[in-house]
Amino acid sequence: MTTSTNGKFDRTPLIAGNWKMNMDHVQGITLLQKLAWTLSDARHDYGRVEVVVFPPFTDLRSTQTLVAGDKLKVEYGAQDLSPNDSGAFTGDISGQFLAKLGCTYVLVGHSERRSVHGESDELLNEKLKAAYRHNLVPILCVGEGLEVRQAGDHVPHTLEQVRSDIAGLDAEQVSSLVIAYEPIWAIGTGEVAGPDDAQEMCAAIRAEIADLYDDTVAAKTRLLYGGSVKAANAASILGERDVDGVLVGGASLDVGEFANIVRFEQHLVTD
Ligand SMILES: O=C[C@H](O)COP(=O)(O)O
Repeated sequence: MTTSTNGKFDRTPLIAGNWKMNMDHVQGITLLQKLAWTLSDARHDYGRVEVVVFPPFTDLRSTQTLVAGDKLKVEYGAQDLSPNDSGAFTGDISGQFLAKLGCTYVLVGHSERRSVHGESDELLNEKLKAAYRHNLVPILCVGEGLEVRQAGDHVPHTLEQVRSDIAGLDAEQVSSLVIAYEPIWAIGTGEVAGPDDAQEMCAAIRAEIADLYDDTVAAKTRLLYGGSVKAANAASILGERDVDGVLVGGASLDVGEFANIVRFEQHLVTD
């Protein structure tokens, strides 16, 4: 599929909604149904802009039933997975189970997993490998905190995360990988990194992948921005050359707002 965003790349824009620990399965189904209706009314072309939601684990079976029953084109994924496939890992969720629930994607290394749950780059590397074992497409989240940003070390810091997390993945895996740059200081704070900041980091990540693999791989890996994305700022961020999508938290819980982010092309300024 060819992106229509800037006509330069063969990467389909991806708009992802991370519900975090919000929406029980009844609320989640209502939200998803309304989103699908809203996008259907707007004649949204899912081949042109891909739409994915990340409900809590407990919503996934209901999500699967709704998506299959109503033949929805919205995709869904999980917010985390275990590095292990089965066994005595109380509370963990196997990628095998997520695949069985029809998940396409899985988030790996969200900053809230890294900070609240202390997940290390070594663990995240194992989680990425687990995702690929079960044909799940990982969305790897990376990004710096405020102190690192203020010290001007955001680029080397984030590239080090990328290098550590993807170590040992092959070119085919990295070609399908999605990486979300989410500066921690912009998550849920209303502080959005500017389009230039998003472009700077996405360009640096793409260059790093080209160095580690090659230009062909780097041209395929999709790079997202996340952090206080709203309908009002999505188009300018998504207009940047190396930004292929957005990972949306709070605004994904508001159907109208999220649908307007999905329909960002309506707000793009064309030359
Ligand atoms: O996963 C989403 C990010 O954490 C961004 O969240 P936010 O849009 O509420 O800032």
